[in-house]
Amino acid sequence: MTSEQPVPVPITLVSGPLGAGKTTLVNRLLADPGDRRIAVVVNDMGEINVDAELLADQSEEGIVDLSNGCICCRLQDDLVTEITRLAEVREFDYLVVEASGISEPIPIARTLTVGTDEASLPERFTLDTTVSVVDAYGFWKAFDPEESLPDAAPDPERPLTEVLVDQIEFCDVLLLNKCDMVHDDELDAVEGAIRELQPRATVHRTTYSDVDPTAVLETGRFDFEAAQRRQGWKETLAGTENESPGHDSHGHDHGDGRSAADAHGVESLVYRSEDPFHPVRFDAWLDDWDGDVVRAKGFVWVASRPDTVLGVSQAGPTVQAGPIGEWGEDDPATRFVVIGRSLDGVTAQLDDCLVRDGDSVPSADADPFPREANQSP
Ligand SMILES: Nc1nc2c(ncn2[C@@H]2O[C@H](COP(=O)(O)OP(=O)(O)OP(=O)(O)O)[C@@H](O)[C@H]2O)c(=O)[nH]1
Repeated sequence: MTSEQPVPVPITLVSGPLGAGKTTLVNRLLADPGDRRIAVVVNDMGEINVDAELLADQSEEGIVDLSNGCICCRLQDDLVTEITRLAEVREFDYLVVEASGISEPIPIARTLTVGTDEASLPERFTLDTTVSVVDAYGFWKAFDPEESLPDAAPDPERPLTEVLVDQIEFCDVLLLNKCDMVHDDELDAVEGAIRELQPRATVHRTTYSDVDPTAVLETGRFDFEAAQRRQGWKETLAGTENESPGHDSHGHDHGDGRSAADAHGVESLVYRSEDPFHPVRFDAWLDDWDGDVVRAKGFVWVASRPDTVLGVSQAGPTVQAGPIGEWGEDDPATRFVVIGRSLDGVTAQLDDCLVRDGDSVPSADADPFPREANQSP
């Protein structure tokens, strides 16, 4: 008698820089899964996983939220543990893993194929496709168009450039997203540069990550052997093997034991307040992003809308803010994650936006919200 082997559950790993459109893609996959039952692991480096909350509306039970660290380094074991646990409590036949924007994809792919020192994924999982979502509009902010690629040296002033290069180089499918924000001739230039870095991947030009699910699910394109040959992959392996016994690491570091965030000079803060913002002052602050804020997102309480949750999302030069629901039984409270460099002044700036005694507050009809994507060069 032959016992039937269970069909391995394929995994799609979604990487890409902060705010490129990864969650937008995952939401699309959840909304249009075909006959698949999709589960999702979503990783955010902030203490609050806003992405998980935004996804939760669509498919609460199959979402696993890994926050406050990144799954390429500190949370590697947690990634394995959570996927294993998810498989025990829920039936699904496809797994999508959304990495945080500063995660390097190679160590995650390694975890998803060979596991960590501490744990390995059950054999019933197989890494099927690695996808990178790249922001076409923000691309030249990381690369100097005057430099020839791929020899352009990483610019120390742009610490995420190296991660972006990894994300571009290490993928089977690349979504060149936010095409609505870039002229066609510029898109050709961006795609040309990407091709220099990544000749192998299939590139799709997308707006709001709108791609046929079959382009990113069950492509069977992840090639373990090819991935192993890659320099970055080897470095990751070597880093693990050279660790001394008892070294308290998760198998990967960023060259000197620092976390991904430290290595790239990125920090995150969570701004919380149980007092509302003055809508006009907060709106003015949104107009005046400090260049060092790479990404900000969260749930905001403005005094002009006592019952309304204002969703705010900034990625590079794009800022969106509008009602996304009601506070309901929850006490209104702002929870706002800011990611960037030199964030020392941000908390004080946001404190300045809170309503003060004697302020006159406009009604919801007269406040600046919703504000649609606001782009400034
Ligand atoms: N104009 C425009 N905006 C987009 C597009 N795709 C996504 N966005 C917006 O960009 C912002 C960031 O999108 P997300 O999908 O949250 O990006 P992300 O990569 O998951 O972000 P992180 O998890 O912070 O790294 C949101 O406000 C999206 O609505 C696009 O093609 N065009």
